[in-house]
Amino acid sequence: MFRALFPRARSSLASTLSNSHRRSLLRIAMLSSKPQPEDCSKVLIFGAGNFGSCLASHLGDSQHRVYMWAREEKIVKYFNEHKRNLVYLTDHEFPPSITAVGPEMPGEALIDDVDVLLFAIPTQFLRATLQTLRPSLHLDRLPLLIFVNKGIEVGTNALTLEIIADTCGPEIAKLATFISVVERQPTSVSVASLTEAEAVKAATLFHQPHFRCYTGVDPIGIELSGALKNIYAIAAGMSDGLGTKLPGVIITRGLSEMTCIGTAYGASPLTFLGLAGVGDLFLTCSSSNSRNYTVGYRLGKGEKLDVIMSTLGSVAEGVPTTKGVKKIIEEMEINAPIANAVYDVLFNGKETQTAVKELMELPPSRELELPPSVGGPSRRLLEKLGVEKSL
Ligand SMILES: NC(=O)C1=CN([C@@H]2O[C@H](COP(=O)(O)OP(=O)(O)OC[C@H]3O[C@@H](n4cnc5c(N)ncnc54)[C@H](O)[C@@H]3O)[C@@H](O)[C@H]2O)C=CC1
Ligand SMILES: O=C(CO)COP(=O)(O)O
Repeated sequence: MFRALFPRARSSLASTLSNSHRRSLLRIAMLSSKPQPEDCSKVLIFGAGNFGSCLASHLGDSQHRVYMWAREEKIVKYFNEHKRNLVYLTDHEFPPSITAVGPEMPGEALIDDVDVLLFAIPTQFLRATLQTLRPSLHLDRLPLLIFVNKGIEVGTNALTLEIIADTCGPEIAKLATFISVVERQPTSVSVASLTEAEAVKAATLFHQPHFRCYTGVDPIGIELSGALKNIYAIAAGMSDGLGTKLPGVIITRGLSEMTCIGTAYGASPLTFLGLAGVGDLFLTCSSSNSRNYTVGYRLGKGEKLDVIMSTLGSVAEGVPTTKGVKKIIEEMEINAPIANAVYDVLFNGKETQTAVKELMELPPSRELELPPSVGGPSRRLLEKLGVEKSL
């Protein structure tokens, strides 16, 4: 939980915008979600899992009015009676400003009433959720749209930006904001959108002295960072589970692979040096609380993937994402031996020990060499959105 280590205070982010922020606010003034209230926003969070609950608690503590949608009726009922989540963060008492809603999808009346829609559900379920919500989303009164899921859709290899474009159209996708939370207690987050003013609004909503927000305009890089680092967290867990302990190697080589994949895709290589890149990679690869690290660790200890997945009790996005990334790596002919090794262990039955041994036995190669920023996938995605410039 994002415990307040500093006195509560309203963010002054909006009033301390840099000149470049101000310029981009003017540039995109034509396309925008509805204006956000100065103080208390109404936020509807989709997903009452670990992260949806965490964010609900943070926003509820920050004096916003929060609705948290859950698919399970028993979670909704129990939450509204006890201000506790029956399944996730069960020890935590939530602030009274949060109301659970569901299990039916919220109707147009609630969607119209709130200022922010925040999606905290696993990537594989986002398309169906957005399809259901689409008739209630109207460009002339669109709430601020925030997405925190991290992953790549299996089957289509789509990033979330593309899933939004497919289901809700390019105009709505251009307004989407992506948030990647890195440290916890105190917390630092990256907030990015193609429409920077939307990122600034989202940062203003979340920003607190114990919850620092940094904005950016490379949502594709932020999305790829968040999705890819989970693969390297699985690798780090695997090597620790085996007892080979290669954290420095996996983090630095993982960062190099992530940056190569991202650059070839068309993201900015600098994004991978930020909080959502190396920051989150370091955190996830070295945390036994990470579900992705835990999947790797248990594989390293000899457990089978199906047993691990059925007992984890929560999503490990790195597993489906490894499948999606494999296709992307092959299409772009990127050298990503760690991601390939994780794929072979997860889906080709390769022993973890063999995978680590083979990685160590690879011939010498240049340590750092970025591929040309051809940017095919990113260019296609931006074209779909009607954005001409590359990032
Ligand atoms: N941006 C960030 O910094 C972080 C992002 N995440 C991401 O947030 C997403 C959710 O993670 P957690 O809450 O930790 O997962 P979780 O496993 O704790 O909870 C998953 C939630 O999704 C819901 N769900 C399951 N199936 C669904 C379906 N078919 N349709 C709609 N909802 C469904 C569950 O009821 C539950 O509320 C993941 O993509 C994860 O990678 C998680 C932590 C930090
Ligand atoms: O993506 C996530 C946080 O960045 C959630 O995954 P972990 O549980 O592996 O940390």
